[in-house]
Amino acid sequence: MKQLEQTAKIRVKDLSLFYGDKQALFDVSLDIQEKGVTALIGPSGCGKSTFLRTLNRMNDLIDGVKINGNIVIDNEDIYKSTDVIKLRTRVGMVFQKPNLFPMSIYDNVAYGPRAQGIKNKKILNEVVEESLRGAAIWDEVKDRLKSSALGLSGGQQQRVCIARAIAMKPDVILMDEPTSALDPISTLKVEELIAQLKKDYTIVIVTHNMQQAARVSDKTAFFLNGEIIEYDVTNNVFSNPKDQRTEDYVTGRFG
Ligand SMILES: Nc1ncnc2c1ncn2[C@@H]1O[C@H](COP(=O)(O)OP(=O)(O)OP(=O)(O)O)[C@@H](O)[C@H]1O
Repeated sequence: MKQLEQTAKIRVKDLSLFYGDKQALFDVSLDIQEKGVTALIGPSGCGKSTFLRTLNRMNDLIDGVKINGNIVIDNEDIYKSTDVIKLRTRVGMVFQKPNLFPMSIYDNVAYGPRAQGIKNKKILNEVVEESLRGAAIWDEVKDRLKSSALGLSGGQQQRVCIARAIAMKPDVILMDEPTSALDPISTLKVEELIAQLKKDYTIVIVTHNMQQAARVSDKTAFFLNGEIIEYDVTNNVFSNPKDQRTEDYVTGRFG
């Protein structure tokens, strides 16, 4: 436990979330390690996406949401500090479906840095190249940076979304089922990319695909009905679960 405490990037303590009267998360506590992949698994509706969205306060955008408990990132309680824009710069997000803007590949990746006030062409060129390289898509798009991003395949678009997140120089990247809309080859590419990115970023990924959780993550949290039932090193969760409900889920008995 000591080592876990030393390397925790995100500490969640007694987190409960309500959508109006409906409680979706119940006293969730977990520490998320720095620079690695933490997978959130569990059946539909168990609160995985809700939990993920609390980590960069995306739920603030939904009316009637009430949150109790603490989330501390780098020793800062993110619900006490008010600079949500800064938080979302540090904690980037990639969604289930690629959500690129109807503009060029270049402009999509440069969008965030420009919004932060970077106007210098040379610096923007560098950020765009670095981010696309970081997302393992540079070679595929370097000759068509000025073409519409929407002309790329779904898998390429998702990697450009990851480049767009990287361009903001975050520490944490949240991924909400990032491959569920992709074909198997694109999925593999995104999984290989996640394996690269985890050296530099703290990644939290929601996935329905248990093989994917087993392949890409270092630690796994199993959610059920808004609670964390088990949280451990991924291999233990899949090969030697402590809770019967985890075992039933990972062996496909429900879900
Ligand atoms: N905007 C919302 N307003 C009201 N209830 C919501 C809202 N979003 C989610 N919920 C409810 O909160 C609970 C948790 O939903 P959530 O989407 O977090 O689960 P999930 O585990 O991510 O599910 P899935 O795997 O199907 O995406 C569900 O009962 C859901 O209906």
